[in-house]
Amino acid sequence: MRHAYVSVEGIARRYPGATVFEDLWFGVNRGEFVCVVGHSGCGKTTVLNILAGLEAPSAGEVIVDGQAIEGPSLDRAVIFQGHALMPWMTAEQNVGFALSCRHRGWPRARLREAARAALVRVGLEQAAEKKPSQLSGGMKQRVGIARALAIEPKMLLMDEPFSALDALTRGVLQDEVARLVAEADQTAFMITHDVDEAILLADRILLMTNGPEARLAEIVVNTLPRPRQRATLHRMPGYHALRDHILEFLITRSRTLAGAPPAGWDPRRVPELRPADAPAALAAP
Ligand SMILES: Nc1ncnc2c1ncn2[C@@H]1O[C@H](COP(=O)(O)OP(=O)(O)OP(=O)(O)O)[C@@H](O)[C@H]1O
Repeated sequence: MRHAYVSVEGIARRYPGATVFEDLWFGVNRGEFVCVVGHSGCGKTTVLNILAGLEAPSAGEVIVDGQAIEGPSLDRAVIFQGHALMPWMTAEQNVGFALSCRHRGWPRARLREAARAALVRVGLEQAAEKKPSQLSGGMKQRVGIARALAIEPKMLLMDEPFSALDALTRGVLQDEVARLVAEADQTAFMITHDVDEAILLADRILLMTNGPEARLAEIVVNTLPRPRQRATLHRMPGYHALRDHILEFLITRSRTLAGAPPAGWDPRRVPELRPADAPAALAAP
């Protein structure tokens, strides 16, 4: 944990009369994709906002690449559920604007070229001159993804980025994010309610108990090999064991484990489990 690229060290969020979570510890390694899963209200968005520097924790701190977070930064790009594009700018200008904030000295031609290249990577070269109102929800979210990746952040933060999209578009974008994040070796942290999305994308999945006073109860290591694809995910050995484990947590243990921690609980040493390895272990002689 001490050597993690992103180190979340004992953060808490308290409101008068209500503690959302307390003493939360976890790390994210460089190039790792971490998803957080938990029921509504356990504090997932609060954790993401703290990682983004949009909110300060009531206690504890977050270290990214050796530096404590003190506010928002282009080093940590956020993709929200709504795409948050500037409506008066074209797709290319939206990406170009972010790039101009990152690279203050770049001439206009270089910004345009880099913005185009970012849009090509998400398959939007035809839509570069369109404004957000002329784009579908999926295309707008793609611009958001292009914009976030173009600035090459130290960490990509995603708060249910696909939840407002139809199932087909969501699936296509999940596969694309998997590809783009792998190509860029991007460190990523994502909130999702979709268990298959977490299994497709994550190296590790953080399971949080129900709030108030939510806890990080377990870390599930996703040992399914990469590359993974949505269409074939369910046929990978270990997939069902992994999925059942997470669903069982959401249905039962997120509730039964909520509240006071068990005796001897150490929030710095949350158990890491590898449920997808179980079939291999059973098959061993
Ligand atoms: N001003 C406030 N006073 C008291 N409690 C608050 C305040 N603002 C937020 N909360 C509580 O903080 C908790 C965490 O909210 P957060 O949005 O982080 O949860 P979440 O897990 O992301 O939920 P969802 O999945 O619904 O987005 C909620 O239970 C909410 O009621």
